[in-house]
Amino acid sequence: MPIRVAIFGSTGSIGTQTLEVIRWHPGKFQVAILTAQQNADLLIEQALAFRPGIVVIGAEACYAYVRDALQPWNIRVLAGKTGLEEAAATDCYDIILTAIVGFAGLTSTLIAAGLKKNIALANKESLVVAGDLLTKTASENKVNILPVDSEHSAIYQCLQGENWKDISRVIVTASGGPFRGKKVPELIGVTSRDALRHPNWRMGAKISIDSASLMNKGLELIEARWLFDLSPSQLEVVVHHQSIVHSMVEFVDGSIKAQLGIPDMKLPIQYALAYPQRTAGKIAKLDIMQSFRWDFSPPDLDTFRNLALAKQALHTGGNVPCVLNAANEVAVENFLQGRIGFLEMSDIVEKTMIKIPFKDSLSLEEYIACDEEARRVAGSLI
Ligand SMILES: NC(=O)C1=CN([C@@H]2O[C@H](COP(=O)(O)OP(=O)(O)OC[C@H]3O[C@@H](n4cnc5c(N)ncnc54)[C@H](OP(=O)(O)O)[C@@H]3O)[C@@H](O)[C@H]2O)C=CC1
Ligand SMILES: CC(=O)[C@@H](O)[C@H](O)COP(=O)(O)O
Ligand SMILES: [Mn+2]
Repeated sequence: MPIRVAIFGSTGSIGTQTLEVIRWHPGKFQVAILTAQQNADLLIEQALAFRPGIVVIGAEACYAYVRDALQPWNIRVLAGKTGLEEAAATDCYDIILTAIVGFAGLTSTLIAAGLKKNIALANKESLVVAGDLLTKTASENKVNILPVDSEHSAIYQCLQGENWKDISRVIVTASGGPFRGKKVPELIGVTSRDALRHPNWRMGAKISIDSASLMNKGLELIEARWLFDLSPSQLEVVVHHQSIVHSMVEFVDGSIKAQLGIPDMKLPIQYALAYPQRTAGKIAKLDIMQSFRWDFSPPDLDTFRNLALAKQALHTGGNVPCVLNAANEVAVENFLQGRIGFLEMSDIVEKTMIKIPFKDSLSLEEYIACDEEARRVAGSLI
């Protein structure tokens, strides 16, 4: 029987690469659900190629267009946030690949975990915001959270056959992004076009800006804290601009394991979907003789303040990562629109973190309210 895959966010960078991986393995996977926010044409094209049972279009205004296009093919079309939730709550899939960007991916991920569906998790924001809730729901329902994020896939692969209690440190590698080595005065006038030019990865706009500001690495520390049940002091970031060593785990005896490969997200996507098997795909192999030089250096927290702010959120916990994430989403959107400068993003995140009172042990409804409040505060600072 093929593994039935629900791809939430199928029209994005991760979503389209997931479909490419599925195309490589006819008979092994079957697409059960596809979702998009506003890219109706690509969603229709994907639906006609992969024939899922359900398609969801986030933008209600596109509903009739998608429904009419797919009507002859007996594909159920849903719309809006409620459509996403309804699709996540169906029993037509075995594993959900969460490729929606941002806080918008949280509810469907939680619904899937509550229904005992395995999770191939790309949407790191759902663990950043509500890691306590998501890991608790997953463990109560015996659900595997299989990381798709390249660093976390690397850590997960290093941990195969190991006892997680033997981890002493996890070293998360960072490319440093397009502004690696730059200091504050050189970052004053940079544009979103400059920031979107990632040296090693082609990704969606939001994560590309996060990589440039090192917020991505901060979010990844919080993601790793929850995925691998680590304390904040066990997590470190090292800048490795080649993006060949995807992360490392140091064990209590001092041994360090690393996972290596060329920078290609199709590898961690395929690993998560096929786990616990490994399958041959079409991913280029790393030529170790060509790539013999790998550099490692500490991150510059004075210049890239987002990483320092995310570390603060990691250490404080409670609602602070949710506030950090919401403020960052607002800041990134405004930077992309050209309304604020690159360095102002950290000011907005920091001020929002100061303004919102600390709260612990939140329910989903409280996280949603906290996210809304943090967005309101961050928006008022622009
Ligand atoms: N890209 C990468 O290489 C990596 C990404 N990740 C993580 O994976 C996730 C996806 O990233 P990426 O693929 O780059 O993002 P993209 O922006 O490329 O794609 C986002 C997807 O989510 C949909 N979407 C956007 N907003 C909403 C919303 N409000 N409600 C429902 N759906 C929405 C988009 O639909 P539409 O196209 O219609 O707008 C699209 O399908 C992120 O959390 C990111 O951090 C992690 C590691 C690597
Ligand atoms: C591909 C992936 O996993 C991204 O999260 C990547 O890590 C971004 O690169 P940075 O190391 O520059 O944040
Ligand atoms: Mn990553």
